[in-house]
Amino acid sequence: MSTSTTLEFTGLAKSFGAVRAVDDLTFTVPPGQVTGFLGPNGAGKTTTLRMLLGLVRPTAGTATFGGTAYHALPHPLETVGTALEASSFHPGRSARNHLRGYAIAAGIPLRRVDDVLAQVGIADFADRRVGGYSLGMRQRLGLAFALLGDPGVLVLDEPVNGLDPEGIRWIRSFLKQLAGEGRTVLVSSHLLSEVQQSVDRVVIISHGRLVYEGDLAGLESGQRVIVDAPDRAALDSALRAAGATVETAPTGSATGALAVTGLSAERIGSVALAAGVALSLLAVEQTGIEKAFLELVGEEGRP
Ligand SMILES: Nc1ncnc2c1ncn2[C@@H]1O[C@H](COP(=O)(O)OP(=O)(O)OP(=O)(O)O)[C@@H](O)[C@H]1O
Repeated sequence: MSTSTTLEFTGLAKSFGAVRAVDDLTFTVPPGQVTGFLGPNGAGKTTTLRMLLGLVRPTAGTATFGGTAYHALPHPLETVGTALEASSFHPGRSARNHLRGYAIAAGIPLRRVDDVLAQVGIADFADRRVGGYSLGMRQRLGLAFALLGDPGVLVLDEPVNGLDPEGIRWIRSFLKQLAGEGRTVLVSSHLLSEVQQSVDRVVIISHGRLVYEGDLAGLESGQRVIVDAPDRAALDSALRAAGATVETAPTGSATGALAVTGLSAERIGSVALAAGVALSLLAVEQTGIEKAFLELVGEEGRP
């Protein structure tokens, strides 16, 4: 395996005519972790990955492997393994034939072919035509191709697509294992829920721009309690006196109600009782990572 590499995206931009597909993106992807690259369809993920891999020329900025552009890598397949599309294999050839062809072209020892086929769990099907493979098996073959050169960096576009629950569990632990070996693993998805359990860090983009970079814990917003009373003013002052932060709940059926942070629902109940205020509403608001994600990326992230 080549030495661990940090992916560096600096001021990266790409316009297709009037469309700014990627707009001044700056972020890094460290080794030894699985990083999720998230954003709704059309956010610019694929274009960003294609610029990293030298398939699309940036309008501005750079995307490098520890400072080296893809086209300047001496042994690309041994530096970065990629699986951008599951369907790009010739249906008439077997998995083993495909991988042997790539290995020979890249000067990689042929024994690696059997190693990677076993690693991704398709060794028993290696001599069957790829045309008969399920989407999940093609995903595994894509991953086998990515691993062929034993690269220190893996860049996978939507690798969970088409996998059954067992396959999803498998790929989650497999990606963690690869990162645990010191590799840099970047996995794109348009669904946070799909990668939430397998990533250590996330980079989130929307409309080609960075909206969040960091760990999942930092993404999660705090809990709020929505509360109301016929005598709303009395409730408001009692809660503030008890140390709560009180705002007006923004939308929905509870419009005008109070959104409280800093006090538990139980404590709010006793503060109201002590102040002699009867409550008409007391609800813990469902906040969480998925909600924070949707707020960051906007409406187009909704299914
Ligand atoms: N070759 C191209 N010519 C013109 N517009 C393009 C081209 N490639 C991408 N785009 C546009 O750039 C924007 C970003 O597309 P991109 O495929 O990078 O998004 P994405 O986040 O990968 O989405 P998806 O998850 O659907 O693949 C979209 O508006 C898309 O229509």
